[in-house]
Amino acid sequence: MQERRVDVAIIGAGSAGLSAYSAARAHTDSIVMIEGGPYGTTCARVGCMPGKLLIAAAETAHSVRDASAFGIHVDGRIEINGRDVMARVRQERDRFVDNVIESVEDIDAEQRIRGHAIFEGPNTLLVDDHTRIHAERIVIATGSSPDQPDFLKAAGHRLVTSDDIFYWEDLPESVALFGPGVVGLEVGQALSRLGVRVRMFGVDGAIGPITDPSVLEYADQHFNTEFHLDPEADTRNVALVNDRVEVTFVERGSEHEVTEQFDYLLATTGRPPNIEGLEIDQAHLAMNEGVPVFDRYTMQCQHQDGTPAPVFIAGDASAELPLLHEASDEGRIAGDNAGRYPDIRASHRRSMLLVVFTEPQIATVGKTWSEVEKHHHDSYATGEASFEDQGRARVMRQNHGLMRVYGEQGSGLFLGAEIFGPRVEHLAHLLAWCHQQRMTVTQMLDMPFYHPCIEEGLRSALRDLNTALKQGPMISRHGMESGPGS
Ligand SMILES: Cc1cc2nc3c(=O)[nH]c(=O)nc-3n(C[C@H](O)[C@H](O)[C@H](O)COP(=O)(O)OP(=O)(O)OC[C@H]3O[C@@H](n4cnc5c(N)ncnc54)[C@H](O)[C@@H]3O)c2cc1C
Ligand SMILES: NC(=O)c1ccc[n+]([C@@H]2O[C@H](COP(=O)([O-])OP(=O)(O)OC[C@H]3O[C@@H](n4cnc5c(N)ncnc54)[C@H](O)[C@@H]3O)[C@@H](O)[C@H]2O)c1
Repeated sequence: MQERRVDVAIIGAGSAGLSAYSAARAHTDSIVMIEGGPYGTTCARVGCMPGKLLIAAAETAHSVRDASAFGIHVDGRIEINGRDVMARVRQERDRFVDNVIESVEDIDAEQRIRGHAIFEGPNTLLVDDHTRIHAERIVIATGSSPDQPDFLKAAGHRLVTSDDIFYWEDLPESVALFGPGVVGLEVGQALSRLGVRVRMFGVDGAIGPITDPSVLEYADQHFNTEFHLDPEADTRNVALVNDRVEVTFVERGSEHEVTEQFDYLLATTGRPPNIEGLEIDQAHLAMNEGVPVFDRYTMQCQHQDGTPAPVFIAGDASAELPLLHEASDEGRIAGDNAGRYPDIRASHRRSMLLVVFTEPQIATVGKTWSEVEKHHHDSYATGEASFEDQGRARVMRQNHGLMRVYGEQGSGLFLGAEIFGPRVEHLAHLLAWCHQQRMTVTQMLDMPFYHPCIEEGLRSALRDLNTALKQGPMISRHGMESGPGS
């Protein structure tokens, strides 16, 4: 057994771990980063990047199918070659992974250890059975893994998760997808647009990150024009029959029990943090729902008696906001503090921004509707705009969606937004920047809006909100002063 003594040990070489490494290195060379799986990060290998590559293929197929509505007729049958689609996804994904691996290999070999780390004591880690590390400070950046609920395990070897599908060589004929969350919606819609028969089963009525009941209802109806989605499914049985997955469920809106067969059961029912396999008890940390208690401005964990511990947490492992930019930020904060310990610094956190790359896209910015309801209760107002008659959205034949924006009564501060609409990733950035700048709705309306752009839909929603906040005049619904369709 090799024994090592270091100032800082980082568990996990994903996006959070790599960011922690760079920040800690500014303070010390006595550092190790431990990786138990393949290098390359979840984001590049089986997350953000292959997900968006699959979506890009699906959007192309969708545009070709829709072309005749613009008078552009593509002769003959549209053929989607699953092998070619998946070959491009894997090839481009491998490029992204190689870039990450190159940057990992730039790190001094002495500072990298391969193997699965567990806590042996508050300051001691055991890596497989080959290395014991005595670390003054530890950063937990172990990420998360796909959940596999027990009742889905009846699908046997036909049960797959998002960790598997980006290695597929071909597209299947059909998929039963459980969990219409962020991963489920992105992957499920993409597969459906690529010609795979998809049926999505949810629980409790949830669809992606949407909490606003009006947006939720709109999204539910809209997605159901494209594929089967039951966000509150009554699933009676899952079985493996003749090497196919058989799902028995009650058809939505009826008492009718149906049994359907699929090639695969895709479980996208969430991603619990990778804490369980760490023997975290040995670290004697205060825990809350299976995750160490931590301060989100310093990413520092606590001892069981509430005193600060020389342990930090970052990325999906913290189970706070499992998003790439948050993993990088948390890694930087955790690594910096682990490096400078005990001189801990609190760091600024950005406004919440989440984009789901479906079509229409879903975005939540700042506070969600349910957070506004909870924290501002009867001291907030809502503005709304539909994309159905919005000029640019109609031009592109993407005029579906609803935007709801929230503001604080009295101060007129912009609080947040939930949006289901065309290409709203850009608009969501604008809103997040306004939110972080603590702008009022009036100040936001003083900003330029170009014509004809999707952002004009935002202006309508903000005007509606300003009226509801009693900070602006009633808006004229069909006024032409800002150009047609704005
Ligand atoms: C399909 C999909 C699509 C996504 N799309 C987006 C998107 O579009 N935008 C976005 O912002 N986010 C997206 N995400 C989320 C984003 O990928 C994650 O938030 C981010 O990658 C988390 O980074 P991390 O460093 O916390 O975890 P990881 O990158 O998973 O790193 C954790 C590392 O720790 C290692 N590890 C775990 N336990 C141990 C141990 N005991 N010892 C040693 N090593 C260990 C693991 O092997 C892993 O390499 C997506 C996720 C998925 C699954
Ligand atoms: N575009 C992006 O930024 C992006 C893309 C993918 C993932 N991510 C991140 O990854 C995280 C994890 O994504 P996820 O989709 O795995 O989790 P999620 O929490 O977003 O969704 C899980 C869904 O599964 C449902 N569910 C739970 N148990 C179920 C069951 N037994 N049957 C049917 N449905 C069930 C839940 O109601 C929920 O809708 C997200 O929270 C997100 O932060 C981000």
